[in-house]
Amino acid sequence: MSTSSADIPIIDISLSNANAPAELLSAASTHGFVFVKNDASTGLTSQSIDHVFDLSKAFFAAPLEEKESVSIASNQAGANHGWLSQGVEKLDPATQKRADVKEAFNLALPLADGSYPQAIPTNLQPHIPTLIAFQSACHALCQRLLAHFATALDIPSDWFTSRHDFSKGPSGTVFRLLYYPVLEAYEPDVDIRAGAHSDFGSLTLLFQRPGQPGLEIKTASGEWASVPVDPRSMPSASGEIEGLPILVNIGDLLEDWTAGLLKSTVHRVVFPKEGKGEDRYSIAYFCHPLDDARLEPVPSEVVRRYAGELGRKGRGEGVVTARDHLMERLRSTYSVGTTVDEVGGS
Ligand SMILES: O=C(O)CCC(=O)C(=O)O
Ligand SMILES: [Fe+2]
Repeated sequence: MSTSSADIPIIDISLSNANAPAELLSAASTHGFVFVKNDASTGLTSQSIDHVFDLSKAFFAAPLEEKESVSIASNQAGANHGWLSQGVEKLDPATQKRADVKEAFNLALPLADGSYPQAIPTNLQPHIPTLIAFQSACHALCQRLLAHFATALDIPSDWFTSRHDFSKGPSGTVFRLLYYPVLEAYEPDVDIRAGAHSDFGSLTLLFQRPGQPGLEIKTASGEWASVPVDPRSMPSASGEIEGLPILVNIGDLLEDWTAGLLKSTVHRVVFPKEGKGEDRYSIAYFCHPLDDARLEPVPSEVVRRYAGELGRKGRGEGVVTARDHLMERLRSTYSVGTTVDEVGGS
């Protein structure tokens, strides 16, 4: 059976589109995924994206000892940072027989002095400023999106952004490089690049490469639909300066915060249906609130009305802060053969 293509809209979030908040809310409350037009204002140019992909490729190609020297287990317990070797993560443990076929490198938020609170591999060290600039641009884009969501929910425009202001304290936000190697032989119904899961945080930005598909989302009808790498039917007139649209999805925390109005959609990464395909590289920015942000319901009439109609409350009763929520998710979902506090992902 062939997989249909998900119909995810591309939204212009620039000032010239006064409907951006409403369009984002509509896409987030139906698909949970949206493409954002990547114009010059994001600072995420094609060149800067290509550069980070090149760094990622070089890191994963490095000798095992180099990657082991920055392994997630070598970091402070409880910190979700460092290299995860193949076999460590299984995103859908209830269904999967084997671990995800991938490697990942999780970077923390940088410190104010321009360093990282974790070991950085030798081949990435000269590129720390590049990585930090990329992370900051990702965060600035998340903040713009969060301000738009606040506007659409009719709450003060800084309601979410003030709770994601990293100058105020620590956050579980993770910047992740992902590498899914080609497998010469695999069992299509057993091996999977990333098992079905939803992301934990508020928003995720995802960067994919042309020619390296595989991401699928579970639609409202329960079918899997593939997510295109480039959703544009026609190259844009300003194609040279405009990069691929950036894929954004809602995480569980934002779903909870909005009593389910914004959807955290289940997704997975599959091997090519035919042929062995290519290695797949992707880059994800998992944006989380400040650790001590309280997950009380957002004071929005739009959310209250929605919750009232559905008679639903936020998930995760008893969860008080963003950090509690993250720790609970890391504990229950992740870990294959490593202690819980050392392993984590989305
Ligand atoms: O690599 C991808 O395309 C998606 C990865 C993902 O969903 C995740 O790591 O949470
Ligand atoms: Fe994910």
